[in-house]
Amino acid sequence: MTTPASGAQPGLAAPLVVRTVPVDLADLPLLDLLPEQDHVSWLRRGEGLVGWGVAARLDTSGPTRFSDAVKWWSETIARADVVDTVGEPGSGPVCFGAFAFADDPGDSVLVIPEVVVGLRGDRAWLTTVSVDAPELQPATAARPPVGLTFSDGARNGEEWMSVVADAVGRITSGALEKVVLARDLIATTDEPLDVRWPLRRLAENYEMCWTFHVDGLFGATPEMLVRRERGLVTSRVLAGTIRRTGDDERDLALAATLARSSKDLEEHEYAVRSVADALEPHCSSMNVPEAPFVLHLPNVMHLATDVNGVVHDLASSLQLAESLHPSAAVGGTPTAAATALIHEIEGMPRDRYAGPVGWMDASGDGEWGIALRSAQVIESGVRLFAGCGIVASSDPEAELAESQAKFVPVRDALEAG
Ligand SMILES: C=C(O[C@@H]1C=C(C(=O)O)C=C[C@H]1O)C(=O)O
Repeated sequence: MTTPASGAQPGLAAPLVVRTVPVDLADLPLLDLLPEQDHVSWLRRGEGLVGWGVAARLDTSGPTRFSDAVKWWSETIARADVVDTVGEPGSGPVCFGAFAFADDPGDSVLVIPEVVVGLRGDRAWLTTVSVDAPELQPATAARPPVGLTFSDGARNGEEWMSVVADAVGRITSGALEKVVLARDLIATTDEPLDVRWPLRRLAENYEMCWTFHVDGLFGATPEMLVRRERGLVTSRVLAGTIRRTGDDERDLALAATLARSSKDLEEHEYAVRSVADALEPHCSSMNVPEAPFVLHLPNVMHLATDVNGVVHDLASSLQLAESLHPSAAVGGTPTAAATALIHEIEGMPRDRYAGPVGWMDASGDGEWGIALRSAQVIESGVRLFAGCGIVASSDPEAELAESQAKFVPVRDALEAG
C-alpha cells in the first residue's frame, strides 16, 4: 500500500519536489535535531543521516517485499523533481527501510522523510521533500521511559535452552550445519516510549556500531549486511562471540581464545562463505580475507571479516541486500534447512529482527545493516531480540548467557538516569 503525498489523488502520488543544499550544523549533533514523532536515523560516530516527517511511504510484505520496494523507489525517483547541489552518497532523495526477516510473518516498510539532514566528514546537507526548509535547531529533550519493567517473551530461559538442545540434536544427526536461534524479551512502559532516549545512549555507548531507527525498529548493530558506494561493496560479517568481563587484561586473553576457537572459527567460516557466494555474481573482483579479526564491543567480542568487492552490474544496495539475506550469521547453513528449522522450533515471529535495515539514495548507493541488538516498539512498550549461532558443539547454557549479553545494549539504553 502506498501513502500518497498530501493533496494527491489516492493511488497516484504527486511527484516529489526534492531539494538538497549544504548547511552548517555548527557542531549540533544530528540526534539533537529529531522531533519526538516520525523520525528515522542511521548514524555511526556522529555521522550519517537523520530525518523526520513522511513525504511518502510503502508498506509491503511477503516474498516480493524487496522487489516491491525496489520498484516503488525507482518509479518514485523517476517522477521526482530533484535539485541536489551536494552530490554525496545520501544527498538528494533518500529512503529508509526496515524489512521483515521472513516471507511470513512480518511487515516491511520504506519511508521517504520530508526532511533529511546528513553529515559526512566536514560536509553537512539538508534535503527537503515537498516541504519548506525548516530551521535546524535542537528539538525538545528526549523523555526517559516511565515505569520500565522487563518480562520473558515467547519463551523463558529454560525453555529456550531446550530449543537450543533440540537444534544441537538436529545438527548432530546431520540435518544441517548451523542454525541461528533467537529469543525475545518484553519491556513494558507506562507511557509510550520516546525512541530518542535509547537512541542517544546507543549512539554514545556503541560508537563502532550503526545506530538506527526506522518505524519503531531501533538498535545499534555491529553487522553491515551491505554498503554500496560508487561501485564498491562492503559487507561486515560477524559470527563467533564471547562475552566481555569488564577486566581489560582478561578480555584480551579471551579475545585470543576466540580467535583460536575451532567452534567459533567454523561458525564464522559458514557466515563468510554465505556472503562471499551471494556477492560474487555481482562483482568483477572481490577481497575475502583469510582470517577474521576480533571486533571489541562494550558487551561482547565477535569474530569479524570485512568482505569487499567491485560491482560490475547495476544492482542497487537494496537488491544486493536481498541477495545476501538471510546470511548464515542470522539464518544458518544450509539456508533453506536453517530457515525451516527456525520457523519450526524458534516459537516466535521475528518480524523485522535480523532483517535488513538502512537507507538508499537515488543512485542505488546505500547501507543496509542487519537489525541486531535491536527492539521494536509495540503497544505496551518494546520487544527486544537476541540470537545465537548454534553448531554441533554448542552448549545451551553458554548460548543463553550469550543471548543475555546481546540484550544488554538496548536494555541499558532503556534505563532512565
Ligand atoms: C543473531 C545475533 O548475532 C549474530 C550471531 C553471532 C554469533 O552467534 O556469534 C554474532 C553476531 C551476529 O552475526 C544477535 O545479535 O541477535
